[in-house]
Amino acid sequence: MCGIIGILGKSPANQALYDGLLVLQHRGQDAAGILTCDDNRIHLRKDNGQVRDVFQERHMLGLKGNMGIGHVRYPTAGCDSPAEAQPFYVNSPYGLALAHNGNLTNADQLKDELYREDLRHINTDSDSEILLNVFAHELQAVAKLRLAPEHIFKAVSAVHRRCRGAYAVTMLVTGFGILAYRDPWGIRPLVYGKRETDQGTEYMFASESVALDVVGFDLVRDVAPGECIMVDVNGQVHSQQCAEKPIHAPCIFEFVYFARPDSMMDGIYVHKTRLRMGERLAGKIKRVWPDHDIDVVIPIPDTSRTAALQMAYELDLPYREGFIKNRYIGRTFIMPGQAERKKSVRQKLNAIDVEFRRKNVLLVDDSIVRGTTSKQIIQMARDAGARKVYFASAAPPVRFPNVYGIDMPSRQELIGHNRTEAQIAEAIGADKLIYQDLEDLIEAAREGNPKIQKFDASCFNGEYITGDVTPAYLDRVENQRNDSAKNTRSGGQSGNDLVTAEVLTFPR
Ligand SMILES: O=P(O)(O)OC[C@H]1O[C@H](OP(=O)(O)OP(=O)(O)O)[C@H](O)[C@@H]1O
Ligand SMILES: NC(=O)CC[C@H](N)C(=O)O
Ligand SMILES: [Mg+2]
Repeated sequence: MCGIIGILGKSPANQALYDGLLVLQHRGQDAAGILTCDDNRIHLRKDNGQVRDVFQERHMLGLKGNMGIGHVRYPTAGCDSPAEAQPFYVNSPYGLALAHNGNLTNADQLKDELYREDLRHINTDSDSEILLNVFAHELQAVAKLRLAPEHIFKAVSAVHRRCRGAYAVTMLVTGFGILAYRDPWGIRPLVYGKRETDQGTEYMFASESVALDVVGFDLVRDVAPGECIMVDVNGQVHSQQCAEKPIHAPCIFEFVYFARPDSMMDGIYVHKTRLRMGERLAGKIKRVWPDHDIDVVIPIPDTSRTAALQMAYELDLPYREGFIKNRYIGRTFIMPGQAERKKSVRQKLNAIDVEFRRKNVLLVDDSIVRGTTSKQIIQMARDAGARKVYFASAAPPVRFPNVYGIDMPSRQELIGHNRTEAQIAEAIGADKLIYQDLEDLIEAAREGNPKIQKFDASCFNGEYITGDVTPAYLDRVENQRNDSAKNTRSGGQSGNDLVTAEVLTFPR
């Protein structure tokens, strides 16, 4: 998952872009970048690292201009080289930059087409560089010296025709404006907001509404699946549905884990969805295990807290924060390698033994993916003196890879793959394991916006919403992106210290 942002303001956008990225850090911890544009130059700073490490004062001072886009990266394609940090930039036509959240499922085919038919060179293994070049080629095909919104919309329509998979995108067109669009399924989230200032209205796009809140913008609405919204440098807003048959099917895992609870996405409050997940999971325990002997409910911080609290309430049991989280360690699941993930669980969480001693504890997590967290946490609970350790997951078993922007490409690495629930319980060492049912998870989210008929729940049910994900494709991705393959592929050129490029200004 990555975080993306775009701002067109009436004063320098650099600080607001930085502040917005900082709040989207939970979506990507590997690399960060900001690209801004003043009258006729773009300025770019990107590198591996978290937002606070990548941007120093001298970079911020160099990021001039009232409009810009930004990105925090959690790689799902290519490698972790700083050369694949975003935003990406191409100078033709006009000067275009792109920040992408998601993952293309036909990247190989597109790369080939770009090379053979469009005569474009792709310099990294990133699917986002491919996406930018498809857009650039399509804009080149329709554009005139004087660029107009209809040209942009035609290019986005062509992107929808050519690209498959998930893409929520913010882009900057030099001297012209910023734009945002989503794939026709709206798999990844993207919101649009504005704020009034003495100098006039300012506009912002972001992966999650929490970024708008923190930077001081009001949420206007979500970018619709397939839609493109663009704001030109004169502050005119243009929007158009660019997909022929958009079908709204947002990723359910955003609600389970990725998004911040204080975000609204696709009309659904993430916090309330997690409360409902807790409510439904408690309902299941009452149904299937009415004579349970749980003494206390303990969340595994951070993400499961909301669901665990509601579960305890529904089960009429005490809720205790039995694990303390080191606030200086980031999210474990989105770390690149298994060794690092394993080590970080122990560095991150420690048990308060009095909450465990001689008790039957119900540990609650939002999900069990590789089992890295649950296995270690259950052992920690036992070491702290728990009598019985039960485990509840607010999401169903993750049994299938995700190909839409979550880096879980390898079936073999998923603890739920080819295991029954009893076998998973044994593998993680739990005395009992209770999973949320998929229908309950979907209903917990849908209750927030009943207009949404479908969610992409492929990692739970193996049904890939874009219809193009074949077993052969899954095999290929698994071979390319399992943890050991990734270890052999990292590297590449270093990131950009501040780059400033003079680009053509065109009449407007
Ligand atoms: O089964 P696993 O492969 O361990 O993955 C699942 C765990 O990873 C995530 O936590 P993470 O530490 O990333 O973030 P959090 O602090 O937001 O819960 C998630 O909340 C689960 O705890
Ligand atoms: N998680 C994401 O959204 C990743 C975006 C893009 N596929 C990359 O790897 O950089
Ligand atoms: Mg967690």
